[in-house]
Amino acid sequence: MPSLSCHNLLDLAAADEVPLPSPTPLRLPRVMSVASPASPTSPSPPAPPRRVIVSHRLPLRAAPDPAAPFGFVFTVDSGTVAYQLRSGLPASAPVLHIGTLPAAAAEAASDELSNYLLANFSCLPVYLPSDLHHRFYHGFCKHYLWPLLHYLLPLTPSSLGGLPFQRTLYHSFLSANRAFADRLTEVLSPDEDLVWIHDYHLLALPTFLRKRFPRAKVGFFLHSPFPSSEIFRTIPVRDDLVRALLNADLVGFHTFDYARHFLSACSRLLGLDYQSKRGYIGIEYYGRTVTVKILPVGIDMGQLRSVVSAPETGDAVRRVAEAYKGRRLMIGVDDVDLFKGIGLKFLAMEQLLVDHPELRGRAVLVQITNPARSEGRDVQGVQDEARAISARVNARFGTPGYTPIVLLEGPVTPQEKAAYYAAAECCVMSAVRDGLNRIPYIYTVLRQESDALGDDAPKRSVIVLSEFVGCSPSLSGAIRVNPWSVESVAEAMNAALRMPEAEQRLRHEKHYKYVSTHDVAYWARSFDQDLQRACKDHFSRRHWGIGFGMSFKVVALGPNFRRLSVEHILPSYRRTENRLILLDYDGTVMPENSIDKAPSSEVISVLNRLCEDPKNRVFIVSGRGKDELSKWFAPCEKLGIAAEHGYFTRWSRGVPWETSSLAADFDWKKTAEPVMRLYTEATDGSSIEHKESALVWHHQEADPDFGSCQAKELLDHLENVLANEPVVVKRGQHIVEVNPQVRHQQGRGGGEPPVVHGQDGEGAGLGAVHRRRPVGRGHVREHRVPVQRQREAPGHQRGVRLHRGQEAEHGQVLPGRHGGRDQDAGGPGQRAVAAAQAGGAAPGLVRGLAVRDETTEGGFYCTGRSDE
Ligand SMILES: O=P(O)(O)OC[C@H]1O[C@H](O[C@H]2O[C@H](CO)[C@@H](O)[C@H](O)[C@H]2O)[C@H](O)[C@@H](O)[C@@H]1O
Repeated sequence: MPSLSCHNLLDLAAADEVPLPSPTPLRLPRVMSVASPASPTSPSPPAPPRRVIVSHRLPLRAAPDPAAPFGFVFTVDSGTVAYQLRSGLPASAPVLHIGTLPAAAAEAASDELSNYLLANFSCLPVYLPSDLHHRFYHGFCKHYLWPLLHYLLPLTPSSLGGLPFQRTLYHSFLSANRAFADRLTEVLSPDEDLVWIHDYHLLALPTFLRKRFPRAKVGFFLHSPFPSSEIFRTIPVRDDLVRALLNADLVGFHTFDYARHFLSACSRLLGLDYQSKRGYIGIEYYGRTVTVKILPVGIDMGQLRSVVSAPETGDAVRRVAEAYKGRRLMIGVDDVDLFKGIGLKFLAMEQLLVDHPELRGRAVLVQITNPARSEGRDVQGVQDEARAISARVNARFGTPGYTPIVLLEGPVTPQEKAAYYAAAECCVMSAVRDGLNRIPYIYTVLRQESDALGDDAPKRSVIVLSEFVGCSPSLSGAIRVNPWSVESVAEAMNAALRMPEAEQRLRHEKHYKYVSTHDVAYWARSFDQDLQRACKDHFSRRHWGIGFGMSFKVVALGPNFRRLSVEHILPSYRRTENRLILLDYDGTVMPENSIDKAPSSEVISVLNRLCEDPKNRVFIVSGRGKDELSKWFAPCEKLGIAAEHGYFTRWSRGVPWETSSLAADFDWKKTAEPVMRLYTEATDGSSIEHKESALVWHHQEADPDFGSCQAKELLDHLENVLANEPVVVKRGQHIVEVNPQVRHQQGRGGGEPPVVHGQDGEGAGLGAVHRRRPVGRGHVREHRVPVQRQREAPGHQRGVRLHRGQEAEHGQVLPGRHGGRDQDAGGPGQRAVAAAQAGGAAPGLVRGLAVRDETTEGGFYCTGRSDE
């Protein structure tokens, strides 16, 4: 299905929906600072930036009460991560929550209620019309996106749990996300506030936000799994969603697996690569670096301790312990949804009793189910199945006074729940997929901190844990199981119950140490700090928005970047008497993704027109070979060509090619070529390009991950075998290239060097010294321009090195093709203008059209497209 990315879905979403009520814009201070007593002598330090926490639901509870001001008594829901994370934020930082009202109070929407919740709870509600909210949450979120993130593909239109993708529901999802952005827009101070968006419901929000506030500081944490890119890429709007995450500055995941799936999706869908630097993973995206963070959410230790220390909890623990005296108690606590594997857990309990008759009459599994968060056949199906299996097992193995599976479906108070945790010697969590699941963490803390049983002995606990949940990597002392294997789970339960106490203690200590030090405050603090770090360059960069609808993105460029306007370049061009125009070929005069690589008749005609002007000296500068280029440009008599990055130059069609005399020895090819051949044979889709001056290994058509892996290996390999050869081995985008090493010519006659040097001081023109080092991402295009001839030419034109896709250090260039496949901004017709300053300074790397402007001190202006 063709991508809709070229349509303005942001507007489309608006058009498709019932118009949202337009609440009176709130007259809120954009920055809410904490009042501090003024001191005449020392000005008080500025309040830390406000934290804006955005989640689907506000961290509130609403109890109906006709006597209460809005028909409800509102209280803080301290069980929500959105609320708990506040403990990790700086105490003096103002916090604002943005989200929808609790479902029960949805109808109470009003501006007065907004003001009330804001004043009393720092909560600003987003009001969604109920039908929109229903389609957004119960439709797209809970029955399409959430199951899919948990690996459930909607294989048939009627499959249980997952609906097939429906564009109308997607538009509802976008409308809801846009409504969140509208609310944020009313109150956000984009240069100060730190925005932290939570979970998959708001996946599209970073795009809406970035579009309105290009410099906003935006963090996103995905609480759900990020599935394998093989699953993710089944989403018809997959690119929109990945791009939306990339519009955040920091994207957080619970586990490395989720992060690596996301990185893989970025690579496979958008061709983006990532870098790991000083412990941080960064994805370069149109000049911005999007940081990827991996840290699972922890629990709220303070809150759990207050539950444990409540007298009612102590009483409840004793009651439960008494009720199950002489039994081997195991506990499970789960939401009712398709992924918690409750039915499989009950089957494992049955198997345990089949395999170990000695546990009959003794082993008990207490299963508490939280109230369902969603609705539909799937939820009903899970409930029905849990009841049916437990009833069957109880009928088979139960005896008077003994129920093997105790299913507690009703509301269970936190104290009662705590009592079961504290009394159980094993916790069984066998979800088939879950973002994190904090139940084993809670269990560990309650086993440690409850003293109600008066047991002075060291604490112990055992966890039987699915390997498919996010908390699994952090609980290394758990008995990890495959929940799909009923026998294995049964055996793990048996092992847990038979485990020597000393071992139970050791496992418990290990877990408690981790859980108590990596609590929710630790997680929030860490995310908050990383978000600030990820945004620290926002003010030293300039931002341009490009792309339509959900493919909107921001291009960030260095502070010196000047976008060349036609108004600016035209007068300069007209004033100039002697112009050197250097045009990169692929990606500049030629669309990168074009199948036919030959120049169009339009390009030929534009070039001829440029060449006709006696004030112009025009060159095509390319890494391609001279034969191909001279054939293509045969109709351009006066056009100069620098082929193979300047190894060959020709000033016009009628004159012979000049060859760089600096590298005559190509014996190294005999060593390099067999090595490259080895990698070509082992890497399907790769190939070798033989140039007269160079050898290039291409892996654009290979599997992106494998190709990139092989390229790293090949680079190493070639560097080793060619260590004593006069060559430079480089890695570029989808290539590994070996070029002859060239040296600066001595005795150019002093004075200002005629060559404009490139990034890192690497020489750029003929005679430049090329360093032996990989250049990193981006195309390695080192075009050696005919500097010597230029010096002899009237007007002492200067050459510039043209590069694609990299930003200049001193000059400026619009990053064009970050990662290759994301072509929206990269096509020649869409690339913005790049400008470079020359004048002997190091302008860095530029591409496109360079026009010497003699009225500017030795300056060049460059543009990425010939029509600008
Ligand atoms: O049902 P929703 O409102 O759509 O919420 C989805 C789930 O959100 C919460 O769990 C998620 O975050 C937890 C903390 O990071 C994590 O432990 C869990 O694995 C995530 O799924 C909520 O606790 C779940 O009940 C919701 O299903």
